[in-house]
Amino acid sequence: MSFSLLETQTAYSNFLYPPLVAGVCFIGAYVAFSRLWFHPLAHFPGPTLAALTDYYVMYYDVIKGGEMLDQLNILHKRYGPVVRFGPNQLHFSDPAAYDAIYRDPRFPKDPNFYESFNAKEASFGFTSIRAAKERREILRSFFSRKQVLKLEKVTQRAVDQFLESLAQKSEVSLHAGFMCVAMEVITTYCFSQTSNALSYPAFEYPLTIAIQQVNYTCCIVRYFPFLLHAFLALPSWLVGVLSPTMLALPTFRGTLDRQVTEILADPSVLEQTEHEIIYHHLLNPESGVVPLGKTSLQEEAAILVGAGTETVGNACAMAAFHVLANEDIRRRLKGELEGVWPDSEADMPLERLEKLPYLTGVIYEGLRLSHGLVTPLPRIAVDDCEINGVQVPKNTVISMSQTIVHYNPDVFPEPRVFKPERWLGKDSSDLAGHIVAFSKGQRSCLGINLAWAELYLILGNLFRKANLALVDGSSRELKWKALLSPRYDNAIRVKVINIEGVKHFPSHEK
Ligand code: HEM
Repeated sequence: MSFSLLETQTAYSNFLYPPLVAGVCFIGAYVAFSRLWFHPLAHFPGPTLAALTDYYVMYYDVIKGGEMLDQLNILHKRYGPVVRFGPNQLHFSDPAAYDAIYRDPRFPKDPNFYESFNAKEASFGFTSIRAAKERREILRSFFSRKQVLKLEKVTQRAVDQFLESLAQKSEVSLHAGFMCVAMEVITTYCFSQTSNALSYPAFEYPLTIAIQQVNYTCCIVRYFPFLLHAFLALPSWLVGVLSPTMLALPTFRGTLDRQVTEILADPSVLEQTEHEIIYHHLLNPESGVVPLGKTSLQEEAAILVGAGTETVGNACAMAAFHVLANEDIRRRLKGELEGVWPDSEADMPLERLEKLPYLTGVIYEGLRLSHGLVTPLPRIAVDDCEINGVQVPKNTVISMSQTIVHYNPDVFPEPRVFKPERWLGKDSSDLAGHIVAFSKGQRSCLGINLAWAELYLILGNLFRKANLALVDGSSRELKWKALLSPRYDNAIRVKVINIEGVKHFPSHEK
């Protein structure tokens, strides 16, 4: 009986397989042929493999772990300023193309890329131009300069806690510390809730570590989207077993969810918060916008925390590393700060810090060399259009990494060198127009005012009050891999020599 069943199956397979294999080969050959010869991008230069499959980029992003940017630089050298680096993707390298892509309000974000962040209903993740605009309208005033100045004390308190925490350590990763202070700012500013990140002894706060890992996970999910759904479907206990670090994500989401649920059940709790929080805006019926659903509120909360932590942490890390690695820069910065605040216990208001030219130069260089996000952020050319003199067909995915602008030697001579002095000349405001760390146009950074305030308050206070020394002072460069944002190879370990003018808070170190 089973023998005859086997025989039948074999006969069936013999009958079915050859046409199936032939069919698959035919479709494969047809797709390859049309991508190479009949595709609207067929005449653009680039490697044949990239024209055939998106797995070309996947190889450099995922398998090589963040090397696509290096590869793009090689491709531009070989093929010129416009390269076809995927079947339907063009990358540009002329700095003038940056504005043409990102300032053009017609080009939406590419869903294939942005859906990997699981934030379809949040400011960062919207691929609909209208939805993104509406959300920005709701949140604009909460992240305005006026509001940032109004809540300056909230940011300053997190900075004071950071210094107090640093004072209790002898040697630590400064990068981890910056991530924690950025995390504390964003959770207190947006939700009026402490993250407790600064109370971890070595600044090893699980959520900031998980956020850095997500950076790589999103790279993988982009090519294998089913993994995202599989991960989201896992119960928390299983996430904890598979990856204890990643458990921080559902745990944190749980905390945000509880706040959202509590507010939705009883909006009057909003009257009890210490200051205005995002839900005063997102749930405000007077804004005339349809009230947001729970998913949208949760996604927005998670995105703000993600967007506001690593970027700020990286820019501070880049600036601090170079200040500590270069005695002339350190002495000049300290001199400027001590000249204005001879008393280390005096308050250092934001509006005064912003007037310091050398500190401003240090921050600009930190932003320039940390780049904000480094992966090319894809937009869709919804119509046939011209980008920097190049005719681009409808539905092409267009992008340009921010690093290309920041490393342009015509704008920034010796582009890889950290030089605050380049910001002291008369042309510094023109130069500032070439900083694209926050991107440009209507999808540029929503938190830019808060980010600038953090950079001034964190770096100003740190270099006025802290006496630190790099543990590995010999290294002159911070190396990184290009994921969504840069992932640094070294952690910027510092010896804490002393900290002046520290304010003391009730201790709750973990
Ligand atoms: C140095 C700090 C920061 C840098 C360099 C930075 C950089 C960027 C960049 C490059 C984008 C564009 C992303 C894209 O096109 O997909 C962006 C978007 C965004 N950023 Fe920031 N960011 C910083 C801090 C913050 C902070 C503190 C917040 C928190 C409020 C924030 C919230 C956002 C949001 C919500 C978006 C999405 C805007 C949209 O798509 O309409 N960012 N940021």
